[in-house]
Amino acid sequence: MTFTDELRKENDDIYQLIFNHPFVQGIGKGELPKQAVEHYIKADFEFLNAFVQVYSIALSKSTNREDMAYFHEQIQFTLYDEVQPHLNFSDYIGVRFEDLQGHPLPPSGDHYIKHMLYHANMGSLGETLSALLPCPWTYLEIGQELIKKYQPTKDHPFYKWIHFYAESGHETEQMRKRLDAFAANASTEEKLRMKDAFRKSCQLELAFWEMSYTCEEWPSNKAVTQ
Ligand SMILES: Cc1ncc(C[n+]2csc(CCO)c2C)c(N)n1
Repeated sequence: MTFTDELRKENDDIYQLIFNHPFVQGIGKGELPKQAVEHYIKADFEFLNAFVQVYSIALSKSTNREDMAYFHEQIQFTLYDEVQPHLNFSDYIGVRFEDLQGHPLPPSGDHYIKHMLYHANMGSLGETLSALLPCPWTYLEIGQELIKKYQPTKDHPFYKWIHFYAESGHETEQMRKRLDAFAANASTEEKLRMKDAFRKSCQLELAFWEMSYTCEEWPSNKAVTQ
């Protein structure tokens, strides 16, 4: 069993909680509260900006051209290709994508990006990839699970979103290959840090869906004073 096979197995409990989350199931059913979708897009736009910054830190730590080219390619994917699923969601709620940008991240999203930035700044490249891997991997499996369960046709409101991620296997494969190579040379202590970073990212993926579904906000006295 490879290191990333082990990670997947040890975190299956969280993967199942993600697949069964009402937001994720709502994507499959083609029915979601518009406010929740709006909350998600606003947060995810900012989340992807942070993701690009983390990739840039990883790129700056790369010591060979193959890794540099890989991180460069992933930055392009995140900046340009991942706009497609966001446009699918913004069409659904009838709001221009440009109007959903520049909003501060709610607590769970903020926690998630700071977790990734922590590992990128304080840890090895292997540790950084461990914190990043649940992003493409959980989304790939969400897409695949939703196709299996709902078999969406072209008239499904989230057909593009589901197919985009179900067909993003290349991103996960590439990242797994790199992480397995780093793990092969890592000490026991480093591997424990990698496992901790991976599990927390799985948990924060789940928290991100919950944050969107409940329209989570920072605590304030706004509701009392209005
Ligand atoms: C909260 C959240 N988690 C994961 C993704 C999916 N995702 C983020 S970056 C990336 C590309 C990896 O190279 C993928 C597939 C998302 N959009 N939002």
